[in-house]
Amino acid sequence: MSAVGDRLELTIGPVAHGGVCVARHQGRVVFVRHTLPGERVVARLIDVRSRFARADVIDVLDPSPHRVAPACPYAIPGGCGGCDWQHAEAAYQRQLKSTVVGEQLTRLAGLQREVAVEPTGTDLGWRTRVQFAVDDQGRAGFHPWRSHAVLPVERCAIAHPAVEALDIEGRRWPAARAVEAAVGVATGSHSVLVTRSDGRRRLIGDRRLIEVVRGRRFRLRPTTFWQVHPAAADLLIGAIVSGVTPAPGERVLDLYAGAGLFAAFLAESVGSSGRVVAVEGDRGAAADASVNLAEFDTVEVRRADVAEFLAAAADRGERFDIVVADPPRTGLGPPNARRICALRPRAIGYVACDPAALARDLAVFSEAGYQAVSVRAFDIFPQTHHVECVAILRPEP
Ligand SMILES: C[S@@+](CC[C@H](N)C(=O)[O-])C[C@H]1O[C@@H](n2cnc3c(N)ncnc32)[C@H](O)[C@@H]1O
Repeated sequence: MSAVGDRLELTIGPVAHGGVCVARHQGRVVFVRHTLPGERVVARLIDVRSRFARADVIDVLDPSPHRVAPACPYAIPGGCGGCDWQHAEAAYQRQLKSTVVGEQLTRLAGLQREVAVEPTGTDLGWRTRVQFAVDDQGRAGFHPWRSHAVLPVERCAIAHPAVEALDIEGRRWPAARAVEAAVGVATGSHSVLVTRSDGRRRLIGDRRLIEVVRGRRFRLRPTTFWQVHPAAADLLIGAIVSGVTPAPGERVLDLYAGAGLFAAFLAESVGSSGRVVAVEGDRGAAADASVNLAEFDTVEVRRADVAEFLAAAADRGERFDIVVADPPRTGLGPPNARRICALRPRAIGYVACDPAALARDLAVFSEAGYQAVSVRAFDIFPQTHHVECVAILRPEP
């Protein structure tokens, strides 16, 4: 095989997980960025391994009918690494993600499902949290694909207008290595967290962001997790509540609860005779959840590691009617998935930001007697390869 920097003429095959498509060269797989299935391109090798290589397109010889001009001048080969699919029509991006979700479910969970990726209606200007890197001249920017370099930018096409109004890109950030901007769009609250090269942090703006979902206010620290697309919280709550159908009097476990987003709406559904236990590991997020859920005397917020909480709950022989889990990208992992089944819930709602991790966990759930009765997917990270899935599981009869 050729070496890094070499140019190859490639015929592009199917999409793969991670914002790339698959091609073959001299019998080896090449993952190619900035292309689309069916295209013929010239690509430059940027990484050569023993079993595969990576390449970025430098010339499109035969374009896909779904190719469009990117909205952002930095979403080009060698440019910003943030957006993977700006060169594709938005509806086609969702088809690509749908293919990836279906392929992961088949390969890793043995499930044959067609999962349409549902749109949010806002494909640009959506990101309410943006993490900028800072270069040695104090300019804010982003990392190119698979690089630690910093590409300074003047604007970001997927950042929410309220983030752009903070003008992070127009200012200089001397002695900083990262700048994180966050906005609460319904209230105008905003914060800018500057991390200096020596690791110290400085907060500019509001100490608490205020988010509003379905008329309910959530207060959170700038460091607490929150869904980054303004439409995401409402869509995910709808998918979870309609999927697990919480009823008055039921006991619900909300794992990886963050600032208490799902717990609040689950608590509303189970009413004054029900109970919700919200488990969150981050100290600040757990404190935010306690404030956000204070009106419910049926909710208990536990600051704990999920694995430790589940092990202790299994030892105590605890039961929950419903378990909701929204883990980080790595997913639940087999021990946590098995322990959730040991609680013998009648329904599990699993929110996943990586379809591969979801599929691996669904295989474990299946072995333990829980099957996915539905899998939905939402395009809450448009222009990127990321996609959010919600799986609803029930025990085998
Ligand atoms: C994807 S976020 C979900 C938050 C919340 N469900 C929401 O939608 O706003 C995952 C959350 O899990 C927490 N977390 C990560 N690992 C954890 C662990 N091992 N135990 C408990 N919480 C954890 C993080 O702090 C984060 O708040």
